[in-house]
Amino acid sequence: MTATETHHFQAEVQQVLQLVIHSMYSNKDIFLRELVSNASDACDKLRFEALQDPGLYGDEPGLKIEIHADKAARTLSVRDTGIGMSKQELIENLGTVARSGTRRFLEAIAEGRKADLSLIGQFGVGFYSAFIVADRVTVTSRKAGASEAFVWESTGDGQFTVSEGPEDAPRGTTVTLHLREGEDGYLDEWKLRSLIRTYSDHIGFPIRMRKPDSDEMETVNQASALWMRPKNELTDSDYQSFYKHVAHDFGEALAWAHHRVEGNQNFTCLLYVPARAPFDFQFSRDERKGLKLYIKRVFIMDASAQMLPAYLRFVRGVVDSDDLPLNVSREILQESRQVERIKGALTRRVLDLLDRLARDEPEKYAGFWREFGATLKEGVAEDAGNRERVLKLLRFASTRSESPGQLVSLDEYIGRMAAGQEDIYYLTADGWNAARNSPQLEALKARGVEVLLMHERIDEWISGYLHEYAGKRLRNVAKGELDLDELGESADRAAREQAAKEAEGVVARLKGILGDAVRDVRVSARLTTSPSCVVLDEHDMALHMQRLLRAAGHDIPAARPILEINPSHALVKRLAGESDDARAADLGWLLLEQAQLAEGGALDDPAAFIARTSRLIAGEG
Ligand SMILES: Nc1ncnc2c1ncn2[C@@H]1O[C@H](COP(=O)(O)OP(=O)(O)OP(=O)(O)O)[C@@H](O)[C@H]1O
Repeated sequence: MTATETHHFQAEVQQVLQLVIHSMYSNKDIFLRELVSNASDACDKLRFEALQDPGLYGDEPGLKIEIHADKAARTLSVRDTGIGMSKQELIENLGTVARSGTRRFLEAIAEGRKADLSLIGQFGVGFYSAFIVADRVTVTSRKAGASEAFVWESTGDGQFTVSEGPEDAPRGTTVTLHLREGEDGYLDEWKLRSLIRTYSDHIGFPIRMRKPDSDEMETVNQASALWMRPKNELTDSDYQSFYKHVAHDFGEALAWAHHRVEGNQNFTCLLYVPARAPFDFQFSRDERKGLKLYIKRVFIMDASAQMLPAYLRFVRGVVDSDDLPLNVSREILQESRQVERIKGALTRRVLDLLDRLARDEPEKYAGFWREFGATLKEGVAEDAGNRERVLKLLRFASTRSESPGQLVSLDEYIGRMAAGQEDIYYLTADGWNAARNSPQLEALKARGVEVLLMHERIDEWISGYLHEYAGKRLRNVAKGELDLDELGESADRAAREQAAKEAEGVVARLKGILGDAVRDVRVSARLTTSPSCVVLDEHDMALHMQRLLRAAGHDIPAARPILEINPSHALVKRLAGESDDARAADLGWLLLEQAQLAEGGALDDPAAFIARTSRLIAGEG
C-alpha cells in the first residue's frame, strides 16, 4: 500500500463520535483511564499469545505503557508495547465494525437515564473518548510478529484514513491526541501523574513517564497485580480504584471480598458487588462478563460464565489460579473438574460476603437487594446445593407493610410468627396491588397471620422451588386447601363444617350453573369479606403466569380454577334464595367473574359480564 485509504465510520460509531465531540461533559479525565486500560489489555493479550509463541516478543521483551506530553506540538500520547493491530484490525476495531455495546450506549444516553459519557468503557467503545479532548487522533500500530506498521487518523467527522507507518515503528500501539483548544492542562506532567495515580495505579504493567526536567523515564504506578498484594497493604481507595478498572464502572463498589484460597485448588480471588447495576445488565444473561481469569498472573480470558453461576452474574472481579494449565481453552474450562471446584468455592465466597453485608450493614444490603435482588432470586431455582443459603438472603414484601418494598427476611418472618403457626405463608401475584388486595389473604389477615407478598414476574417461577426453610414448610396461600386448624382455630372447625353443610345447596347450584368452567366449587376457609375467590391445586401454575406464557406464544392448556365461596356474604345468600333461574345464573357467573378480576385476570367474555351486571343492577332498581 502506498496511497492513503479513506474509510467511513460505521453509522452507529459515527453517532457515538458525535456525542463525544458535542456533549458538554465536565469529567473529561476519563479518556486517559480508557486509553491506559486499552494499552493494558493489549499487553495482557501479547503475554497470553506469547505463551504459545515466545518469538512474538522479538527484541522487546518488556511490556509497558508510556505517557508522553509534547508541549510544543500540543500532543499527548499513550504508547504500549502490547499486541498491536494489523491494518485490517485498525480499520475494523477503530471504526467500521460496531461492537455489540455501541447501540446500547447510544440508547442509554438517549433515554437520559443515569447514563453519561463516563460509562463509555462499560459499552466497549472507550477508545472514542479520546475525542473528548482531541480534535485529531493518530494511532500508529505494529502488530507483534509483523514487519509493517500502519497509521490510522481521524478528526472524528465521519471518516478516517489508514496509511503505511514508519519502518522503525516499535511493536505495539501509540495513540496520539492532538489536543483541542483549551485542553493544554493535559500537557501538565503533574496533572498527568496525579490522574494516573487516581485511575490507573493498580494497572499490572509499568506506566512510565519522563522524570521532571530530565530525559530519563520512571514508573509512576504500583505496576503489580493488586490482588496479589497483602490485604493489610491495601486501602479502601486502592480497592475502589481497581474496581473501577475491572468493572468499567465510574461508580463505587458496594462491597468486596479478597481471599487467598489454599487446598484442593489454590487461587486468589478479589470479588466485588457493584453498588449499581450496569446499564446493559438485563440484556447480558447470555453474554456474561465481569470475572477475569488469570493463571499465574497471566490474563487468560473473561470467565464469568464458566466460573460463576448465572444468578451471581452481577459479581465483578478477578480470579487468579495457581493450578490451571496456561493453555486452557474455553471448551476445557467448561468441562474441567478443577474449574467446577473453583466455581463452588467462589459461589460460597460471594454468599458469605452477602451474608456478612446483610448482617452487619443492612442498609447497604437493602441497596444491593434493590439492584440485584431479582437476579439473586434465580439462585433458589438454579443452585439446589446452596438453596437454603440463598433463601436466607431473600427479602420480601409483606402484609405487615404499607409499601411494595422488599424488606422482610425469612428469619425475621419466623421470629414473629403467630402463636401456633407452623408454616411460612406467601402469595404470588401479578403486581403488588393485586397481591395485597387479594381475597385469598382475608382469613389470614383476620387472624393476624403475616403473608409474604411475591409480586415480581420471576416470583411465580421461583415459587416452584420454595418448599422448606429452617425446617418450616413454605405455603402458597393461593394454592390447595387452606387448613386453619394449625393456627389454633380448631374451635371454629365445627362452625365451618356446619356452614359448609348449610351451603351444600348453593354449592350444587353453582356447579350446575358454571359446569366445565370450573374444576370444583367449595366453601372457603380463606374469605371473610369477599364473596368468592379462585384457587388452584397445589401443583398448578398460577393464572397470571399462564396468561404470560400464552401471551408469549406458548401453548398452555387452560387450567380450570376452583371457585371458593363465602356463604355468609350477601351475594351468595341471594343466590341461595333466588327463585328465578335466569337471575340465579347471572349471580353465579358474577361470583366467578368477580373472583377472576380480583386475581388480576382478564375475562373471556367481558361484554357478557357487563350485560349481566347491568341486568342485575337494573333489576334491583
Ligand atoms: N492500545 C491498543 N492496542 C491494541 N488494540 C487496541 C488498543 N486500543 C484499542 N484496541 C482495539 O480496539 C478495540 C476497541 O477499543 P475500545 O476501547 O473502543 O473498546 P474495548 O477496549 O474493546 O472495550 P472495553 O473498554 O470494554 O474493553 C479493542 O477491543 C481492541 O481490539
